[in-house]
Amino acid sequence: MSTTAPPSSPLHTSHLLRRTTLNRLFAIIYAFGILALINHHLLNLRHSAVTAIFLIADLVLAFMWTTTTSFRLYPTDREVFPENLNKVLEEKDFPALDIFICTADPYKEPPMNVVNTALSLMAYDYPPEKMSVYVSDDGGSELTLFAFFEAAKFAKIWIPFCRENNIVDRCPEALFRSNDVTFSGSADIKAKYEKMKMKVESVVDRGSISAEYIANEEERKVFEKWDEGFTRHHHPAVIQVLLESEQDKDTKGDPMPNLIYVSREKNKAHPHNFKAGALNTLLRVSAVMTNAPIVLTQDCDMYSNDPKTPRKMLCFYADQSIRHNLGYIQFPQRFHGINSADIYASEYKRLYVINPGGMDGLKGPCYVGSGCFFVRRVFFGGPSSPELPEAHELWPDHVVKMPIRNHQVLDLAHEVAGSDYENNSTWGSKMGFRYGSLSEDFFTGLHQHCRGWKSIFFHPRRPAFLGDLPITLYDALNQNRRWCIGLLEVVFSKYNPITFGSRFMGPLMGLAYAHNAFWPIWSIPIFTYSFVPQLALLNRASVFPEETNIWFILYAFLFWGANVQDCLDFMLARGTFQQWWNDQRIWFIRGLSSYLFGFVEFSIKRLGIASKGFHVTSKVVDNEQCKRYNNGVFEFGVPSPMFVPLATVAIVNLVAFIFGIMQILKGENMNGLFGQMFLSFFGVVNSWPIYEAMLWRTDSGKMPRVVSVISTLVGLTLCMLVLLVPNA
Ligand SMILES: O=c1ccn([C@@H]2O[C@H](COP(=O)(O)OP(=O)(O)O[C@H]3O[C@H](CO)[C@@H](O)[C@H](O)[C@H]3O)[C@@H](O)[C@H]2O)c(=O)[nH]1
Ligand SMILES: [Mn+2]
Repeated sequence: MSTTAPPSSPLHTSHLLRRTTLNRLFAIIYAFGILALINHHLLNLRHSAVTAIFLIADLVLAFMWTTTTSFRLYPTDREVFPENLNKVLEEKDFPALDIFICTADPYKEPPMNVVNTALSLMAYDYPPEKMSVYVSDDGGSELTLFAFFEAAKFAKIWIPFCRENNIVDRCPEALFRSNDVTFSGSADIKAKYEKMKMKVESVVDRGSISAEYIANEEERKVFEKWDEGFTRHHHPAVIQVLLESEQDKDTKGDPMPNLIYVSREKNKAHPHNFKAGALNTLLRVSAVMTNAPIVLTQDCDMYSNDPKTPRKMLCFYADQSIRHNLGYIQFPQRFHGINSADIYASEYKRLYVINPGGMDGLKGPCYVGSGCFFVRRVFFGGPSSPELPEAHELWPDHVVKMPIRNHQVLDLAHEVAGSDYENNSTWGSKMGFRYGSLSEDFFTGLHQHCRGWKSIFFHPRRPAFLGDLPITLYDALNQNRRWCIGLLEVVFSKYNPITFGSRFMGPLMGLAYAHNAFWPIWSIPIFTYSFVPQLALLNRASVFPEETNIWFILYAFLFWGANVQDCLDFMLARGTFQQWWNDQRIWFIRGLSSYLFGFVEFSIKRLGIASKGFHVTSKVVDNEQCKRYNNGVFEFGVPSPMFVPLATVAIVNLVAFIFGIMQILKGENMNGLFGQMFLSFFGVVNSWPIYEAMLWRTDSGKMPRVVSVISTLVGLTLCMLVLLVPNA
């Protein structure tokens, strides 16, 4: 490989965003505001107990504000110039690429979707003989394997079809959905696709593969492994080479990428460590078979939306001047099928787009689990302190000389996919993806940064990948809750981003990681500001300074300053005002539900009481739910305890607001209560979908009666208590 590109034809450039200076100035001013407020609270602490509550809530807000500031001091944007690649690298010298796709459950993650993801990646605009796609099936399902036997055959016509017609949507489902199928031979290929889809779906529906669908002896032999004793939690390793580049050609005679199905051995006696365990198995199996220097990790629902992505990635990888400590290149997770208002803020614009851009100006973004190209070496110690695995075949610089179907290779691959292979090893602690957190992605990236690696964030205009998203509030909150548990596991580990992280990555990176890790503590200010001012209003007790007081202006500045800046950040990242509005609402909703419940579940887990583990998000959609989602209607439906605080807050805010209005109508003196009136009003507007769901909706996505009853009782009791007890 040759050296750095000449400056006249760079491979990539980066620059700080124009708002950087303003951000920094504003940060200084705002910091003084916060200090003044905290000081004010401390001075008033003697006079009232309520002040203590607000002091705690505001300290949390101040801490979280400090962490967000770390994203605002060096916000960076990048550009790449793949057209200049040929000046430094010939195609024949492109590095090999191992692509990992994880799936875990054929019923929550339909095999046809996994196949679509695989096809879109196999059809990358990249030398096929340099690509290997490994599918990890933690569901241990013959249905998924069956789907991949079919996919391997279909790929032989799909890849040349995409290449010849220069198709950009290389995920079949996405291409056919877009109705943009006027290419030569598209009707024929669509028919073949539909045929395969029907076949696979009928097999999945039946739950078994009938003999007539088994094409040959080889297939029959593999499926025999699914005997009586085979369950998803207890079974031998199944590794099946579906396509081998050196042997299999597409219909035009060009080589195919390698395609390998891997279901690691499962045994109840050994922990399998969920997705991180699956990825570590793939790291080893791929090392034995192809050992590419670059590894792309991909969730099964995240298909490729741009065949040029690996070339864009190469623009960074091929730059020798940044190579020595470049650990990974992260593309943002983007999603398809979001409703225009993005009611659940499923886009996670801050998490996936804005904040990583801010970290990119520091040591680089967090790893977010999918759409990330790793340099294989990053899994084996720091840039200058390598950690060598037990077998030399697993070393990142080991060159594989044997074909992947070779017996010796396959035997070793089965061995490294064994359930007890990791016993007494440093896999999951020093090597590979990290264990010990349900947010294995966050933990892994943190660990790599602490070891001295850097990462790069690249956010192309056309999304590199598009994924599915939860379309019910329950699913969305559950996903968020699982993340919270995982994040708290990091906070309470040795790798706390503040105490440990800042030492090894610098204070700003420490704060940036802390921003995510400490998500669950948002609950404290959110609960405080959703209940306390409103209940105090019912008691006619003023908790904020009077409107004519200078301190009131400080409050107003802190409130509006934070919200306006947040909204601007959001809209400058190509969001709309309405999406921002929904985003701030979901922030409240998470604070009242998933953040809190995540914390509770984490604590229970810590006490040694069983926990659910990694609860895979369902990617199957119900038609009615889908319709409501597309119309922007909130989906409650399940009687989840997570909805109780939400509905309770809705009730309390409504009561407080009505009470306030009545006071005004009666001509009572409302001095000093204006702020509280405003917050109740804000609460009511935010709770609108909840009132709808509780009061007049009749569809099956409405608030379950039991939740409505409990919340109304709790809410009204709280209100009565403060109303009845004077100056409570
Ligand atoms: O035991 C398991 C559990 C999950 N998975 C796979 O992990 C991926 C993510 O699971 P999903 O249920 O879709 O979780 P999400 O919350 O949507 O995923 C986000 O959060 C995860 C961490 O909690 C990250 O791993 C993901 O990359 C990130 O997209 C999927 O491909 C699963 O098949 C496994 O392979 N084995
Ligand atoms: Mn997912």
